[in-house]
Amino acid sequence: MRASLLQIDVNPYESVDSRRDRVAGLVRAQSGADLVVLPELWPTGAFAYEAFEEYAEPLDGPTAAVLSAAAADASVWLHGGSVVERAGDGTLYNTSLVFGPDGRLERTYRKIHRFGFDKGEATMMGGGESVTTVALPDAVAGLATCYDLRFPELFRRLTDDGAQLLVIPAGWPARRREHWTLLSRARAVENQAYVLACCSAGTHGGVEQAGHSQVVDPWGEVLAEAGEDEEILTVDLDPARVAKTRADFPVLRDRVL
Ligand SMILES: O=C(O)CCC(=O)C(=O)O
Repeated sequence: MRASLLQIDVNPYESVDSRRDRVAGLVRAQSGADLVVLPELWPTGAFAYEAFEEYAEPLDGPTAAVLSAAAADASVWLHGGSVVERAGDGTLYNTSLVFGPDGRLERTYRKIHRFGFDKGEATMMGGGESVTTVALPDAVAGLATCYDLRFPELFRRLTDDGAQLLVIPAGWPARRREHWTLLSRARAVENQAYVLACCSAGTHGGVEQAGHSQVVDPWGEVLAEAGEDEEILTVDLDPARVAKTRADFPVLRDRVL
């Protein structure tokens, strides 16, 4: 199973419209992959709070349309990172969109843990309530977004629900880069699962992004790690390694609580 993580530059000198077109082109170029992953809130940037109202969209909005067409053209599963969703009652959510290779929207996930440190997300957005997995042809993927990474109990729930891949789009700040890479590895080791952690690059809303997207295997080995600029990571995964790791070193079996 081949996965491509697109560490997108979210600098504000590029308009949302042109970034959508550019990202769609990058997705189309990944036709050899089985799964393509984008970062959190890549159309605006995760810290561009002032743009959230303007670019909030329904689940069949402009970003979804562009991503659906790109997934179908490339014939890939596409985890489209996340968008600012405007729900029917007007509430905003940080919502991930997963498309199948025919372009159908197969799954959505509303970020459960809202980032409250600088008040932006936690005051502007509602929090999701559903722990969400999606069955891909070769593996079950568990969905989480950015700040969720700090909450191991979510990942244990995803593991209990059968997740073999933990897919984490993010817009993580560079000033806490060590937490991003460390916690990504920790979630892989403690759940004996692949972690696909896809951050954005660049600076927006005054927040430099961590970059350093990475793919970690179920033993905690980093299979690929990006630098700080826009970059594409392409990695071959073997989902059977999840069961093998869990059988060879059965930590999950020995849980007490
Ligand atoms: O937890 C962190 O340090 C960063 C989280 C974050 O930036 C987010 O969830 O948007």
